[in-house]
Amino acid sequence: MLAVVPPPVTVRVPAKVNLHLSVGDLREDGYHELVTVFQALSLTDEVTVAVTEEPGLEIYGEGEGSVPADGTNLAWRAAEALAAHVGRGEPKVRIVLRKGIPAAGGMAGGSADAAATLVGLASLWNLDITRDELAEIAAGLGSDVPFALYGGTALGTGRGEQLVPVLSRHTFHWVLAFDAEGLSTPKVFKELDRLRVDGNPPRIGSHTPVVEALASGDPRQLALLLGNDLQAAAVSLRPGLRRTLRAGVNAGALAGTVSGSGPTCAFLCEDAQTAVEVAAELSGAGVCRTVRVAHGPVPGARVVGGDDAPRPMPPRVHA
Ligand SMILES: C[C@](O)(CO)[C@H](O)COP(=O)(O)OP(=O)(O)OC[C@H]1O[C@@H](n2ccc(N)nc2=O)[C@H](O)[C@@H]1O
Ligand SMILES: Nc1ncnc2c1ncn2[C@@H]1O[C@H](COP(=O)(O)OP(=O)(O)OP(=O)(O)O)[C@@H](O)[C@H]1O
Repeated sequence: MLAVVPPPVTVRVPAKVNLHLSVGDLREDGYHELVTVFQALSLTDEVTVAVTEEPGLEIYGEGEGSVPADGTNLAWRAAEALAAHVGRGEPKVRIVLRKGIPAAGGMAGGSADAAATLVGLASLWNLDITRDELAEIAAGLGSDVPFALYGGTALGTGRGEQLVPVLSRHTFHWVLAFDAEGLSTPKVFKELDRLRVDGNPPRIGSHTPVVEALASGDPRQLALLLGNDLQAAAVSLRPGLRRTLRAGVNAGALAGTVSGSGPTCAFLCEDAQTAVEVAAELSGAGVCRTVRVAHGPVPGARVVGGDDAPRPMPPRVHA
Protein backbone atom coordinates (compact mmCIF):
# COMPACT_ATOMS: atom_id res chain seq x y z
CA MET A 1 0.00 0.00 0.00
CA LEU A 2 1.21 3.53 -0.75
CA ALA A 3 1.39 6.06 2.11
CA VAL A 4 1.38 9.74 1.18
CA VAL A 5 3.99 11.67 3.13
CA PRO A 6 2.67 15.07 4.23
CA PRO A 7 4.59 18.11 2.94
CA PRO A 8 7.00 19.87 5.35
CA VAL A 9 5.54 22.58 7.58
CA THR A 10 7.33 25.87 8.30
CA VAL A 11 6.55 27.96 11.37
CA ARG A 12 7.67 31.52 12.06
CA VAL A 13 8.15 32.41 15.72
CA PRO A 14 9.06 35.68 17.46
CA ALA A 15 11.74 36.70 19.95
CA LYS A 16 10.61 38.36 23.16
CA VAL A 17 11.71 41.38 25.09
CA ASN A 18 10.79 41.86 28.76
CA LEU A 19 9.43 45.41 29.15
CA HIS A 20 9.21 44.82 32.89
CA LEU A 21 10.93 41.99 34.76
CA SER A 22 10.59 41.89 38.51
CA VAL A 23 12.39 38.97 40.17
CA GLY A 24 11.09 37.79 43.54
CA ASP A 25 12.28 35.10 45.89
CA LEU A 26 14.13 31.93 45.01
CA ARG A 27 11.65 29.04 45.31
CA GLU A 28 12.39 25.57 46.61
CA ASP A 29 12.28 24.19 43.04
CA GLY A 30 15.25 26.40 42.06
CA TYR A 31 13.15 28.96 40.15
CA HIS A 32 12.46 32.56 41.10
CA GLU A 33 8.98 33.98 41.38
CA LEU A 34 8.59 36.49 38.51
CA VAL A 35 6.30 39.26 37.38
CA THR A 36 7.09 40.16 33.82
CA VAL A 37 5.56 41.94 30.84
CA PHE A 38 6.60 40.26 27.61
CA GLN A 39 6.37 41.71 24.13
CA ALA A 40 6.86 39.57 21.00
CA LEU A 41 9.07 41.19 18.35
CA SER A 42 9.39 40.92 14.58
CA LEU A 43 12.86 39.39 15.04
CA THR A 44 12.10 35.74 14.25
CA ASP A 45 13.30 32.18 13.79
CA GLU A 46 11.81 29.85 11.17
CA VAL A 47 11.43 26.19 11.96
CA THR A 48 10.64 23.57 9.32
CA VAL A 49 9.53 20.09 10.31
CA ALA A 50 9.35 17.22 7.87
CA VAL A 51 8.63 13.51 8.02
CA THR A 52 11.79 11.50 7.43
CA GLU A 53 13.37 8.09 7.82
CA GLU A 54 16.52 9.88 9.11
CA PRO A 55 15.50 11.92 12.16
CA GLY A 56 17.73 14.86 13.06
CA LEU A 57 18.25 18.58 13.34
CA GLU A 58 19.96 21.23 11.20
CA ILE A 59 20.79 24.76 12.37
CA TYR A 60 21.49 27.80 10.20
CA GLY A 61 22.01 31.46 11.07
CA GLU A 62 22.43 32.81 14.61
CA GLY A 63 24.12 30.28 16.88
CA GLU A 64 25.09 27.99 13.98
CA GLY A 65 28.10 26.07 15.30
CA SER A 66 27.42 26.83 18.98
CA VAL A 67 23.81 25.73 19.51
CA PRO A 68 23.71 21.93 20.05
CA ALA A 69 22.22 20.01 17.10
CA ASP A 70 21.53 16.91 19.22
CA GLY A 71 18.90 15.59 21.60
CA THR A 72 19.56 18.42 24.07
CA ASN A 73 18.28 21.05 21.64
CA LEU A 74 15.05 22.51 22.97
CA ALA A 75 13.36 22.02 19.58
CA TRP A 76 14.17 18.31 19.69
CA ARG A 77 13.00 18.07 23.30
CA ALA A 78 9.73 19.71 22.21
CA ALA A 79 9.29 17.07 19.48
CA GLU A 80 9.87 14.28 22.01
CA ALA A 81 7.50 15.85 24.54
CA LEU A 82 4.70 16.22 21.97
CA ALA A 83 5.26 12.69 20.64
CA ALA A 84 5.05 11.32 24.19
CA HIS A 85 1.92 13.38 24.90
CA VAL A 86 0.05 11.89 21.93
CA GLY A 87 1.43 8.39 22.43
CA ARG A 88 3.80 8.27 19.45
CA GLY A 89 7.25 6.74 19.75
CA GLU A 90 10.52 8.51 18.94
CA PRO A 91 9.63 11.31 16.47
CA LYS A 92 10.60 10.44 12.91
CA VAL A 93 11.12 14.05 11.88
CA ARG A 94 13.78 16.30 10.47
CA ILE A 95 13.82 19.75 12.11
CA VAL A 96 15.52 22.67 10.37
CA LEU A 97 16.11 25.84 12.40
CA ARG A 98 16.77 29.11 10.55
CA LYS A 99 17.70 31.36 13.42
CA GLY A 100 17.51 35.15 13.44
CA ILE A 101 17.25 35.31 17.25
CA PRO A 102 20.65 35.45 18.99
CA ALA A 103 21.52 32.29 20.96
CA ALA A 104 21.77 32.72 24.74
CA GLY A 105 20.83 36.35 24.15
CA GLY A 106 17.99 36.84 26.64
CA MET A 107 15.44 36.89 23.80
CA ALA A 108 14.15 33.34 24.30
CA GLY A 109 15.52 31.93 21.04
CA GLY A 110 15.60 28.32 22.20
CA SER A 111 12.13 28.69 23.70
CA ALA A 112 10.89 30.12 20.40
CA ASP A 113 12.22 27.09 18.52
CA ALA A 114 10.52 24.75 20.98
CA ALA A 115 7.19 26.57 20.58
CA ALA A 116 7.52 26.56 16.78
CA THR A 117 8.28 22.83 16.79
CA LEU A 118 5.11 22.13 18.82
CA VAL A 119 2.98 24.15 16.38
CA GLY A 120 4.72 22.67 13.32
CA LEU A 121 4.36 19.07 14.44
CA ALA A 122 0.74 19.56 15.52
CA SER A 123 0.11 20.54 11.89
CA LEU A 124 2.40 17.92 10.29
CA TRP A 125 0.84 15.13 12.36
CA ASN A 126 -2.65 16.58 11.92
CA LEU A 127 -3.26 16.55 15.68
CA ASP A 128 -6.50 17.65 17.24
CA ILE A 129 -4.85 19.71 19.96
CA THR A 130 -5.58 23.22 21.26
CA ARG A 131 -3.01 25.95 21.79
CA ASP A 132 -3.78 25.80 25.53
CA GLU A 133 -2.91 22.09 25.56
CA LEU A 134 0.31 22.88 23.67
CA ALA A 135 1.01 25.58 26.29
CA GLU A 136 0.95 22.96 29.05
CA ILE A 137 3.58 20.93 27.23
CA ALA A 138 5.46 24.18 26.53
CA ALA A 139 5.61 25.11 30.23
CA GLY A 140 7.33 21.80 30.96
CA LEU A 141 10.06 22.69 28.46
CA GLY A 142 10.94 26.16 29.82
CA SER A 143 9.48 29.24 31.47
CA ASP A 144 9.55 31.31 28.25
CA VAL A 145 8.11 28.67 25.89
CA PRO A 146 4.36 29.34 26.48
CA PHE A 147 4.77 33.04 25.63
CA ALA A 148 6.40 32.18 22.28
CA LEU A 149 3.24 30.21 21.42
CA TYR A 150 0.89 33.13 22.08
CA GLY A 151 3.04 36.17 21.26
CA GLY A 152 1.51 39.66 21.45
CA THR A 153 2.01 41.40 24.77
CA ALA A 154 1.37 39.48 27.98
CA LEU A 155 1.80 39.53 31.73
CA GLY A 156 3.74 36.52 32.96
CA THR A 157 3.69 35.30 36.57
CA GLY A 158 4.76 32.19 38.46
CA ARG A 159 8.14 31.34 36.94
CA GLY A 160 7.02 33.29 33.85
CA GLU A 161 4.83 30.56 32.35
CA GLN A 162 1.42 31.75 33.58
CA LEU A 163 0.17 34.27 31.04
CA VAL A 164 -2.62 36.78 30.60
CA PRO A 165 -2.81 39.03 27.53
CA VAL A 166 -2.14 42.76 27.97
CA LEU A 167 -3.84 45.36 25.78
CA SER A 168 -1.26 47.14 23.62
CA ARG A 169 -2.59 49.82 21.29
CA HIS A 170 0.46 50.79 19.38
CA THR A 171 3.28 49.32 17.36
CA PHE A 172 6.49 50.01 19.26
CA HIS A 173 9.83 50.32 17.46
CA TRP A 174 12.96 48.72 18.83
CA VAL A 175 16.68 48.56 18.11
CA LEU A 176 18.44 45.42 19.34
CA ALA A 177 22.16 45.21 20.04
CA PHE A 178 23.50 41.63 19.99
CA ASP A 179 26.63 40.97 22.02
CA ALA A 180 29.61 38.94 20.82
CA GLU A 181 28.93 36.16 23.32
CA GLY A 182 25.82 34.88 25.09
CA LEU A 183 25.09 34.76 28.82
CA SER A 184 23.79 31.70 30.66
CA THR A 185 20.33 32.32 32.15
CA PRO A 186 20.92 30.28 35.37
CA LYS A 187 24.24 32.08 35.93
CA VAL A 188 22.53 35.48 35.67
CA PHE A 189 19.84 34.47 38.19
CA LYS A 190 22.62 33.15 40.51
CA GLU A 191 24.51 36.41 40.15
CA LEU A 192 21.39 38.32 41.18
CA ASP A 193 21.06 36.09 44.28
CA ARG A 194 24.71 36.82 45.10
CA LEU A 195 24.26 40.58 44.63
CA ARG A 196 21.19 40.47 46.89
CA VAL A 197 23.13 38.69 49.66
CA ASP A 198 26.01 41.16 49.43
CA GLY A 199 24.02 44.36 48.94
CA ASN A 200 20.84 45.90 47.70
CA PRO A 201 20.64 45.98 43.89
CA PRO A 202 17.75 48.08 42.55
CA ARG A 203 14.31 46.47 42.48
CA ILE A 204 11.75 47.73 40.01
CA GLY A 205 8.28 48.46 41.37
CA SER A 206 4.84 47.36 40.24
CA HIS A 207 4.01 46.40 36.66
CA THR A 208 0.77 48.44 36.67
CA PRO A 209 2.22 51.65 35.19
CA VAL A 210 3.75 49.63 32.31
CA VAL A 211 0.38 48.06 31.54
CA GLU A 212 -1.19 51.55 31.55
CA ALA A 213 1.51 52.92 29.22
CA LEU A 214 0.91 50.03 26.81
CA ALA A 215 -2.81 50.82 26.78
CA SER A 216 -2.07 54.50 26.09
CA GLY A 217 0.28 53.55 23.24
CA ASP A 218 2.73 56.36 24.04
CA PRO A 219 6.33 55.19 23.57
CA ARG A 220 7.66 58.13 25.64
CA GLN A 221 5.56 57.06 28.62
CA LEU A 222 6.59 53.42 28.19
CA ALA A 223 10.27 54.36 27.86
CA LEU A 224 10.29 55.88 31.36
CA LEU A 225 9.00 52.61 32.81
CA LEU A 226 11.20 49.93 31.20
CA GLY A 227 12.86 47.96 34.00
CA ASN A 228 14.59 44.66 34.63
CA ASP A 229 15.79 43.34 38.00
CA LEU A 230 18.23 41.03 36.15
CA GLN A 231 19.98 44.00 34.54
CA ALA A 232 22.31 44.59 37.51
CA ALA A 233 23.34 40.92 37.41
CA ALA A 234 23.87 40.89 33.63
CA VAL A 235 25.95 44.08 33.85
CA SER A 236 27.93 42.65 36.77
CA LEU A 237 28.86 39.62 34.61
CA ARG A 238 29.33 41.68 31.44
CA PRO A 239 30.41 45.23 32.47
CA GLY A 240 30.69 46.34 28.82
CA LEU A 241 26.87 46.40 28.65
CA ARG A 242 26.94 49.74 30.49
CA ARG A 243 28.64 51.28 27.46
CA THR A 244 26.19 49.65 25.07
CA LEU A 245 23.20 50.94 27.04
CA ARG A 246 24.66 54.46 27.07
CA ALA A 247 25.50 54.35 23.36
CA GLY A 248 21.90 53.50 22.38
CA VAL A 249 20.48 56.43 24.30
CA ASN A 250 23.21 58.75 22.97
CA ALA A 251 22.24 57.60 19.47
CA GLY A 252 18.68 58.86 20.03
CA ALA A 253 16.70 55.99 21.60
CA LEU A 254 14.12 56.95 24.24
CA ALA A 255 15.49 54.31 26.65
CA GLY A 256 17.40 51.06 26.73
CA THR A 257 17.15 47.89 28.79
CA VAL A 258 18.90 44.56 28.99
CA SER A 259 16.50 41.98 27.54
CA GLY A 260 15.70 39.21 30.06
CA SER A 261 18.93 37.64 31.27
CA GLY A 262 20.91 39.48 28.57
CA PRO A 263 23.27 40.28 27.07
CA THR A 264 21.10 41.66 24.21
CA CYS A 265 20.21 45.31 24.83
CA ALA A 266 16.83 46.54 23.57
CA PHE A 267 16.28 50.24 22.80
CA LEU A 268 12.81 51.72 22.50
CA CYS A 269 12.53 54.42 19.83
CA GLU A 270 9.98 57.12 19.06
CA ASP A 271 9.07 55.71 15.63
CA ALA A 272 10.26 53.48 12.77
CA GLN A 273 12.43 56.17 11.16
CA THR A 274 14.20 56.99 14.42
CA ALA A 275 14.84 53.28 14.99
CA VAL A 276 16.64 53.03 11.63
CA GLU A 277 18.75 56.11 12.50
CA VAL A 278 19.59 54.80 15.98
CA ALA A 279 20.53 51.42 14.49
CA ALA A 280 22.87 53.04 11.97
CA GLU A 281 24.61 55.11 14.63
CA LEU A 282 24.87 52.21 17.07
CA SER A 283 26.39 49.98 14.36
CA GLY A 284 29.24 52.46 14.03
CA ALA A 285 29.81 52.83 17.79
CA GLY A 286 31.72 49.56 18.18
CA VAL A 287 29.78 48.48 21.28
CA CYS A 288 28.15 45.30 19.97
CA ARG A 289 28.41 42.53 17.37
CA THR A 290 25.23 43.13 15.36
CA VAL A 291 22.37 45.63 15.36
CA ARG A 292 18.78 44.87 14.27
CA VAL A 293 15.56 46.86 14.12
CA ALA A 294 12.29 45.21 15.08
CA HIS A 295 8.74 46.13 16.00
CA GLY A 296 6.22 44.67 18.38
CA PRO A 297 3.84 43.30 19.31
CA VAL A 298 3.61 40.51 16.72
CA PRO A 299 1.74 37.17 16.92
CA GLY A 300 3.22 33.99 18.38
CA ALA A 301 4.31 30.84 16.54
CA ARG A 302 2.36 30.55 13.25
CA VAL A 303 2.49 28.23 10.29
CA VAL A 304 3.79 30.34 7.42
CA GLY A 305 1.18 30.68 4.70
CA GLY A 306 0.25 33.01 1.85
CA ASP A 307 2.62 34.66 -0.57
CA ASP A 308 5.72 34.56 1.60
CA ALA A 309 5.42 30.84 2.30
CA PRO A 310 8.39 28.75 1.24
CA ARG A 311 7.41 26.78 -1.87
CA PRO A 312 5.95 23.48 -0.66
CA MET A 313 7.90 20.39 -1.62
CA PRO A 314 5.93 18.00 -3.83
CA PRO A 315 4.54 15.22 -1.65
CA ARG A 316 6.79 12.18 -1.61
CA VAL A 317 5.36 8.73 -1.77
CA HIS A 318 6.76 5.83 0.25
CA ALA A 319 6.14 2.29 -0.94
C1 LIG B 1 14.94 35.49 32.15
C2 LIG B 1 13.70 35.09 31.38
O1 LIG B 1 14.01 34.99 30.00
C3 LIG B 1 12.64 36.16 31.53
O2 LIG B 1 11.58 36.01 30.63
C4 LIG B 1 13.17 33.75 31.83
O3 LIG B 1 12.88 33.83 33.21
C5 LIG B 1 14.08 32.58 31.57
O4 LIG B 1 13.31 31.58 31.01
P1 LIG B 1 13.94 30.26 30.36
O5 LIG B 1 15.18 30.58 29.62
O6 LIG B 1 12.80 29.58 29.66
O7 LIG B 1 14.36 29.52 31.66
P2 LIG B 1 14.17 28.00 32.12
O8 LIG B 1 14.72 27.10 31.07
O9 LIG B 1 12.77 27.80 32.60
O10 LIG B 1 15.15 28.03 33.37
C6 LIG B 1 16.54 28.07 33.24
C7 LIG B 1 17.13 28.41 34.60
O11 LIG B 1 16.95 29.82 34.85
C8 LIG B 1 16.64 30.02 36.22
N1 LIG B 1 15.27 30.60 36.35
C9 LIG B 1 14.44 30.64 35.28
C10 LIG B 1 13.17 31.18 35.42
C11 LIG B 1 12.78 31.65 36.70
N2 LIG B 1 11.57 32.16 36.90
N3 LIG B 1 13.64 31.59 37.74
C12 LIG B 1 14.90 31.08 37.59
O12 LIG B 1 15.68 31.06 38.53
C13 LIG B 1 16.75 28.67 36.90
O13 LIG B 1 18.08 28.55 37.35
C14 LIG B 1 16.48 27.70 35.76
O14 LIG B 1 17.06 26.43 35.98
N1 LIG C 1 17.02 25.77 19.64
C1 LIG C 1 17.94 26.37 20.40
N2 LIG C 1 18.32 27.63 20.13
C2 LIG C 1 19.22 28.25 20.93
N3 LIG C 1 19.81 27.69 21.99
C3 LIG C 1 19.44 26.45 22.32
C4 LIG C 1 18.49 25.75 21.55
N4 LIG C 1 18.32 24.55 22.13
C5 LIG C 1 19.13 24.51 23.19
N5 LIG C 1 19.82 25.63 23.33
C6 LIG C 1 20.78 25.92 24.43
O1 LIG C 1 20.13 26.81 25.32
C7 LIG C 1 20.99 27.88 25.69
C8 LIG C 1 20.15 29.15 25.84
O2 LIG C 1 19.72 29.52 24.56
P1 LIG C 1 18.57 30.58 24.26
O3 LIG C 1 18.87 31.13 22.92
O4 LIG C 1 17.24 29.97 24.48
O5 LIG C 1 18.88 31.62 25.41
P2 LIG C 1 18.14 32.89 25.88
O6 LIG C 1 17.62 33.63 24.70
O7 LIG C 1 19.06 33.62 26.79
O8 LIG C 1 16.93 32.29 26.68
P3 LIG C 1 15.92 33.07 27.65
O9 LIG C 1 15.76 34.45 27.15
O10 LIG C 1 14.68 32.21 27.47
O11 LIG C 1 16.54 32.95 29.00
C9 LIG C 1 22.04 27.98 24.59
O12 LIG C 1 23.29 28.31 25.14
C10 LIG C 1 22.05 26.60 23.95
O13 LIG C 1 23.14 25.83 24.41
